[in-house]
Amino acid sequence: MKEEAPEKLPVILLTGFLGAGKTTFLNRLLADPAFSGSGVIVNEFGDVSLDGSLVETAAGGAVLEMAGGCLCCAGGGALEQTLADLIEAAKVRGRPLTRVVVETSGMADPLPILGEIGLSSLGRLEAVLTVVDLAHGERTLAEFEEARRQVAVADCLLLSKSELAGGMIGNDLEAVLKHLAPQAARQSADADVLSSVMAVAHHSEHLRLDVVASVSGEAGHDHHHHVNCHSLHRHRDTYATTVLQTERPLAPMALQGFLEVLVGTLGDRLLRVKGLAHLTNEDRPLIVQAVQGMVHSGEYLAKWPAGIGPQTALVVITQGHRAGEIENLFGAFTGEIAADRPDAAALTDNPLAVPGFSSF
Ligand SMILES: Nc1nc2c(ncn2[C@@H]2O[C@H](COP(=O)(O)OP(=O)(O)OP(=O)(O)O)[C@@H](O)[C@H]2O)c(=O)[nH]1
Repeated sequence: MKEEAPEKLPVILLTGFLGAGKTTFLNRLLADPAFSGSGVIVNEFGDVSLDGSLVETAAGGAVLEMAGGCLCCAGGGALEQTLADLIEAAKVRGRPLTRVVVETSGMADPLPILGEIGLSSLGRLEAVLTVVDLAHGERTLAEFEEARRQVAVADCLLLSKSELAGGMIGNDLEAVLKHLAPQAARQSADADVLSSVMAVAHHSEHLRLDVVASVSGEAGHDHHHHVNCHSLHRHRDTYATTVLQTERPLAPMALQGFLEVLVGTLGDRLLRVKGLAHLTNEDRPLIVQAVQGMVHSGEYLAKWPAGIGPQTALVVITQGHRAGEIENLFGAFTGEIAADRPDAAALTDNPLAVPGFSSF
């Protein structure tokens, strides 16, 4: 007798630009009983992945990180292999998965990822949820093609940071969202609407891909097979990721000073800071977050994540970067000695004292 093919797992693609609020929403989703049993795949650009530590798996689901590369550029079955590993790990633990949530990196082009899901023998696309940050969305959508594609493929737009935007969607942002995703449902990312998000997120994939084709001016046929990252393969040219690490505990003022100078000096070129900090006055790790010019007040994790000893590890994502500048600035505040490094007091008076920083 012929064996029945196993049923494919529903896959939710959770996307949105850098710092939009994907992980924040994901944690809310996983805390909802309707999503217990979900497995999670998180993908970050760059060699250090911190999202795995920030995703709370209260529901007991499995989390797998895909660091060291962008899911949309990885191709070649990388997502399928990760899905297989996740499913297997859940089986071994005796808790088979009911669905999988894939959180993309903030700069991901969603099209190749949708292509991989479309070809998967393990998963089937259930919905695309795109987080739109109302505080920064207008600039982000104006400047970044990745952000426009993320919105264009959405079944549901999850609107975050509404309180930072005075509770309103600006006229320009509204016009762009209408143009890019006229058919997408909309929900507030912080309302208690998780089940209804799923109820509204069921537009046809063909419709979604046609919309993307019209937005990005690509041929509108068979995207599953033809779209890959090359049309947007500029991550390495456009964005730079700097990883800052030290095991020396930081004085809270030093960290604050570093972030202030970084934000003040880089201005619009600073896209994201994310990481954990080991402060002199705390045993727990501080979560450090900045999105564009906005430093979010820090919360603490209860304890250091497995495999990460007390240390400060920050990922800084910028538009353009000249090697050494951000490292030098960090070194000046953390007291790492180097011949051409100014001290923190001089920097706070004059941040442009970092060699080369003024012309960044
Ligand atoms: N005020 C406010 N802050 C928010 C909201 N949603 C997220 N944040 C904050 O925004 C920052 C970034 O949120 P994340 O959930 O880490 O964003 P992300 O999209 O996962 O970030 P990347 O994975 O780096 O792209 C954090 O400091 C969050 O606490 C919101 O609705 N309101």
